Amino acid sequence: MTAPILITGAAQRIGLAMVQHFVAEDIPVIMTYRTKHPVIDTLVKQGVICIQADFNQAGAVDALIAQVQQHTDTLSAVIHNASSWDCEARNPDHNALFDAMMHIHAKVPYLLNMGLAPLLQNYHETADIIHITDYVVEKGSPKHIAYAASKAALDNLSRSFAAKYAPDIKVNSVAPSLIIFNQDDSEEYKAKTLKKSIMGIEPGCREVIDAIELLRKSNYITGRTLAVDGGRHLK
Ligand SMILES: NC(=O)C1=CN([C@@H]2O[C@H](COP(=O)(O)OP(=O)(O)OC[C@H]3O[C@@H](n4cnc5c(N)ncnc54)[C@H](OP(=O)(O)O)[C@@H]3O)[C@@H](O)[C@H]2O)C=CC1
Ligand SMILES: Nc1nc2c(c(=O)[nH]1)N=C([C@H](O)[C@@H](O)CO)CN2
Repeated sequence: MTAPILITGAAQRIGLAMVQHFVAEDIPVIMTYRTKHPVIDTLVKQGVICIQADFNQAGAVDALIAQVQQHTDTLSAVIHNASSWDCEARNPDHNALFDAMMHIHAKVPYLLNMGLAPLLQNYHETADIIHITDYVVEKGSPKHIAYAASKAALDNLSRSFAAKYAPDIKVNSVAPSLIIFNQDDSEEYKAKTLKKSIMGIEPGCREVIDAIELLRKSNYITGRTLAVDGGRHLK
């Protein structure tokens, strides 16, 4: 049996697009979801292993590792996609915000990488860990300070784990800027955001999927970041 790919936070948007891509490629998928979106029932019928995991709950990481081990003795990739794009304006308790951002974006990937490494090392080829970070890792963000810092921590994990797990596992980041808007984004926000890159488009999920596939197909790239940001750094 082909080794599955584990994707966290994949019940909507980019993570769901990743799942649907791998299903279309007949690659087995194990995905985690926090909220049981209606699409979960469809994914189960398609043979996707859907595991409920709210990483804010104590013991959730250990429970996920145990459940993954029940389903498979090997993984070809782990994609850390689960994320909370939260900001200081919405969270006056900055202490709690900082802890929450670091937890979901850095501590959870760190613990999963440590716990799932044996399954990845059991893969018959070089396995992959892919961290979905953010363009703001290189620039910072005055409106999402804790979020950006936590994604920078996740970015740093790529280099540490790449050195720790080579040559059995490649570890890389994909750093997007705008990929897809949120449903409640205003036209004013959309217009302002599109101007931030020199490509000036809302590219869609395929851009992230293509970056992931480039990394999966490589036998050599590790400890690096693929920027998927429309030339935002040139503005
Ligand atoms: N969308 C974009 O344009 C950009 C996205 N990115 C990054 O790409 C990745 C995917 O982005 P996008 O699809 O917009 O992500 P979303 O904002 O849609 O979040 C993805 C999922 O993460 C889950 N999640 C959040 N917190 C937790 C938690 N504590 N435990 C378990 N699951 C949790 C959410 O679950 P629930 O459904 O229950 O809320 C959600 O389904 C993210 O890492 C994001 O930071 C980076 C730059 C731009
Ligand atoms: N978890 C999320 N992270 C991010 C999102 C999102 O919707 N969910 N969106 C962005 C923005 O698109 C930003 O890149 C451009 O304004 C960043 N991170």
